Amino acid sequence: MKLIAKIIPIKSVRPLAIMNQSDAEELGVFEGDRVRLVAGRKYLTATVQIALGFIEKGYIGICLKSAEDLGVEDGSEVDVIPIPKPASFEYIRKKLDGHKLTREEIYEIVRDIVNDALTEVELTAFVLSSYVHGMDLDEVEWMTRAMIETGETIDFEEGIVVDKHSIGGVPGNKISLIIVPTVASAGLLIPKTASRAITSASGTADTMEVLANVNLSIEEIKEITLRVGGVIAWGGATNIAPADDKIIRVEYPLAIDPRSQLLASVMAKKGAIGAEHVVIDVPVGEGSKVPDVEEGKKLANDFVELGRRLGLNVTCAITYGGQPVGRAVGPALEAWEALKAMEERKGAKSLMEKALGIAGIIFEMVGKTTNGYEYAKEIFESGKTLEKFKQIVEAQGGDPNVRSDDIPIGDKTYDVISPIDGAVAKVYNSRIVKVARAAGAPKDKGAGVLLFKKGGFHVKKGDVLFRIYAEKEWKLDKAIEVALKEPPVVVSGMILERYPSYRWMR
Ligand SMILES: O=P(O)(O)OC[C@H]1O[C@H](OP(=O)(O)O)[C@H](O)[C@@H]1O
Ligand SMILES: Nc1ccnc(=O)[nH]1
Repeated sequence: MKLIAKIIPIKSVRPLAIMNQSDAEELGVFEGDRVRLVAGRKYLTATVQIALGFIEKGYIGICLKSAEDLGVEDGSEVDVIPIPKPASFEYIRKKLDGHKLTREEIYEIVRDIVNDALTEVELTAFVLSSYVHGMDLDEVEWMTRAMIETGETIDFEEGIVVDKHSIGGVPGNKISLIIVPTVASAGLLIPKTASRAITSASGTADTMEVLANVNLSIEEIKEITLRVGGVIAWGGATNIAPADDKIIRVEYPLAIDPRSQLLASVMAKKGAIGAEHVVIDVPVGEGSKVPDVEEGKKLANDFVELGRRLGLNVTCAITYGGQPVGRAVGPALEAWEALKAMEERKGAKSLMEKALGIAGIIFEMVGKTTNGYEYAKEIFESGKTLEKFKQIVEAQGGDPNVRSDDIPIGDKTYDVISPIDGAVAKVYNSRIVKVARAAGAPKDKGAGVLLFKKGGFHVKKGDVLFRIYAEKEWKLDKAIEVALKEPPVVVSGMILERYPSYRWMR
């Protein structure tokens, strides 16, 4: 059916075909069905939406991006052809029923993800099917290879290429901002790609974006890495493993990260940039992605085995993830904490120990030293980490002279204080994230939470436990409501509870 294009100024991740009810009926398609839009030799797959009123019979509404992709303008003719569900739909159903997929089936699914041939519902079903049924290591390997092969890759002809990645799940994990320059200043190449927040209040890409541009092309990643030693780029802006960001987009609103997708997501990015030695940070503990060290070892084993199959030398650092790393949670606050530590050459113990410990593992893997932690600490304390970080920020289009105290933080704040004398019995990861997200993170860069007291700290009645930052008053109010309903930091005295709770009367 030939229809006249009407360009609609809306943003949609997936192409839409907005049709008049009677045209849709004539074509035999319903809301959510697929159609192929053809203009000359160009075509794309779009999802049908039925317009009530504003698209007249004979017209078809398409988004600006689709118009560009098809090379059409307002008033151009577009051929609309109904198409059946792709074969990968059946494979998703197979996984939903709990069966193992074949290599070809997984490749087909990944190709369709990359080509936007799956609807939002189908892609979500795929993510949920792996969440519920999991995948074995063969399937994960095929998934990873398919993700690498459907995108672009980098080949560094010279130098030792290393990388680090965290599986995420622990708030305040700004360690990459310290690890990358520390490693790069020792002469290694570290072209780090990061994702944005998946389950947290700030992913490394969100944090780095406070200080520099993270939307780098694959050519820029290569050029900057060869010139200054490292980058911190957002994987989603490149064509590196393009299926990854499309999958993350459906994981984010659900705040889930199925283990098989996590393995493939991380390892596809590492494989595509040609890393030889990789450290994977696996935070474990209550409220993180992995509950305990035992489970952490199982996941670590999968990472190492997957690395072996793909030709990457992988070491996992199973790290303490029971409470936030450092004190700051949220993009600008985390960038501030990392930069401040580099400026002062010291920082929160958890942050320093973790960042330098992981940099140290990389140094030991490549045979630079047998005491990696000390080697990393020397670099950090000599000021070379900061110097290199500034070079990286400048190379990524940021201001190399930015000082931590210049970073804009949300000016709407609220202090949560301790109601009693006692000690911090618990800091809940998930509750901290909920508060920071309610305050606007990661979208509002200046929103987040700054902890003043962490687990085990002694506190006096009236001490500030944490401060909430927001850019907008209404988001601050929402965050306060969340924080009061489910307190992220719990202080207790020596008597935890009284049971039975009645009191004896004389
Ligand atoms: O905590 P959540 O949001 O689930 O995980 C996502 C974060 O974990 C990884 O960390 P890194 O890039 O290795 O520092 C990702 O790239 C991203 O920054
Ligand atoms: N699923 C993921 C977890 C952490 N980092 C990623 O890049 N992807």
